[in-house]
Amino acid sequence: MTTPLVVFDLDGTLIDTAPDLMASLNHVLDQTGHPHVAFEDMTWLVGQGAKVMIERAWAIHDHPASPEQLETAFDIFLARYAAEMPGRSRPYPGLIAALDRLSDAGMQLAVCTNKTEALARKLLDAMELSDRFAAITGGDTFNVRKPHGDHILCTIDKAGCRAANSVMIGDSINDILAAQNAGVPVIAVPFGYSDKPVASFNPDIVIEHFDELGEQLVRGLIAAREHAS
Ligand SMILES: O=C(O)COP(=O)(O)O
Ligand SMILES: [Mg+2]
Repeated sequence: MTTPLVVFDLDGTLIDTAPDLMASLNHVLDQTGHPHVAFEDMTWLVGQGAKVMIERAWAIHDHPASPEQLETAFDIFLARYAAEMPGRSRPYPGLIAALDRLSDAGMQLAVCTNKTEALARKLLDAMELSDRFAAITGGDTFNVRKPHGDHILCTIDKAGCRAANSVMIGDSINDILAAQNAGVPVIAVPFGYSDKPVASFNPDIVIEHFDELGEQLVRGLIAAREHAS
């Protein structure tokens, strides 16, 4: 049997990045003459990458931006966010033990994020996690990104695995839709950044804590999908 693969989303799933994202976003808002956002807003600002996050933050106060203004703001964001990394960002409780369990069970791991690939790699390097993943892909790695199913399918391919043996895990509607579009089972976590309860997006299962993530759960989801098809 081909090696099972678990594909992780990054922001709000592997790592709690919202405080740092918000600090860099508010720096951009200062520089561009816009009011700050509050921490509660991050649940719907994060998920589609930094550019969309900036656009959404501007839209709160009805300030549409030109593509040029957005590019400038994005550059300010990237410089600040990268310079401060890893800041206060931390892996979620139980993550490292869960990654160990899955690897010890012979499973492969990958990251599929809408963050830029360079930022994702820098953050995972700073957390000393990069070496655990057979593939790390960002919102700019391919010409599609989540919720497009091909972002996940291309990540699986890059990791040298097969979709029929893969499971996605994420915190937002983009992850769940992308997995559904890719035909891959999806585990949702409720501790990330979603403005609606993740269960309302119909994931295959919701886990409250990484203690629940292990070989049995992953193999069970893959077997159930195989049985259904
Ligand atoms: O940073 C974002 O907006 C999205 O990142 P994620 O896909 O890792 O959640
Ligand atoms: Mg996320």
